[in-house]
Amino acid sequence: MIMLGLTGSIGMGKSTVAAMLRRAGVPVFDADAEVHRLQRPGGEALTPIEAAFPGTTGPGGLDRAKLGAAVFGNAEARRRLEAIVHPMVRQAQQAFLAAARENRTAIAALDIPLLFEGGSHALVDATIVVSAPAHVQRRRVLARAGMTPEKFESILATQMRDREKRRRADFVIDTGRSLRVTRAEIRHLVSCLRRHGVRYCKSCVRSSSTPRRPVSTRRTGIASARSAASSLSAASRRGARFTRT
Ligand SMILES: CC(C)(COP(=O)(O)OP(=O)(O)OC[C@H]1O[C@@H](n2cnc3c(N)ncnc32)[C@H](O)[C@@H]1O)[C@@H](O)C(=O)NCCC(=O)NCCS
Ligand SMILES: Nc1ncnc2c1ncn2[C@@H]1O[C@H](COP(=O)(O)OP(=O)(O)OP(=O)(O)O)[C@@H](O)[C@H]1O
Repeated sequence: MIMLGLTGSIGMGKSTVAAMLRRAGVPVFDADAEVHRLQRPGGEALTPIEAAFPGTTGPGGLDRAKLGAAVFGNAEARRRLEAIVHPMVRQAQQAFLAAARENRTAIAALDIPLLFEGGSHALVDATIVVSAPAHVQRRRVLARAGMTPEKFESILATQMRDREKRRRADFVIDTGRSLRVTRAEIRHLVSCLRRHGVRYCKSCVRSSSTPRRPVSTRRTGIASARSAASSLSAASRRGARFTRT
């Protein structure tokens, strides 16, 4: 089984690309969704969270805004919360991987916001980083209900820089372009991995002649005007090309 690690900073498009991977037949473990599940009314994380952060839970489950205000911007508090939640997430992740192996899944993916920060990149065969220009990221995140510039900045400050994530990535997916282009790029990547395996696809990236332009202007190996069907066959003819920064 090929195991992929999908990551990217806030608002870069992890969930959107995860949905594209699923549509391409790749089961995806969503760490953020698991966190939310653990924090729902009746969720396993609520009791230890209430003990560590009194007044942040109630009959409706977790007061996300209150806990967020307590931990984003306070590294010690954030680490205390992570020490409660992350082991539970890892357990669910193990169960997902065991099921994927049992089902003889060819490719599976872990969507983990803190993939590099938490060391889970060591578990996977290849890492995918979703990335868009900073102004696009900011616009997307500030459009969310309940988000403020201060909260955005404090979350961003807790995460590894986008530039560093891109540097570490095996595959960089530029989500600053249209959904259609990104979808085609994901299909190419999955198709390359299915046909040729991880080593070949990684070596395609390394040998790519795609110019390494800034994220905002570079083309990431998929011609935007091409239809998904024809780009797929073109990709299999020449081997898909993806950028690595
Ligand atoms: C503090 C909480 C309750 C705030 O909830 P809220 O609904 O306001 O934010 P949400 O969960 O949607 O996350 C917003 C953004 O922050 C990122 N984020 C969440 N936790 C962290 C963290 N510990 N470090 C860095 N980024 C984080 C998310 O990936 C997302 O990009 C929640 O984020 C939480 O429980 N975080 C701890 C668990 C965690 O580490 N999750 C991320 C990796 S599994
Ligand atoms: N080419 C693209 N690829 C991915 N997302 C895109 C693209 N173009 C626009 N978007 C939009 O950007 C937003 C990305 O949000 P998404 O929830 O996927 O990010 P995320 O990285 O999972 O965020 P978070 O870190 O907060 O969980 C979505 O509203 C999506 O529709």
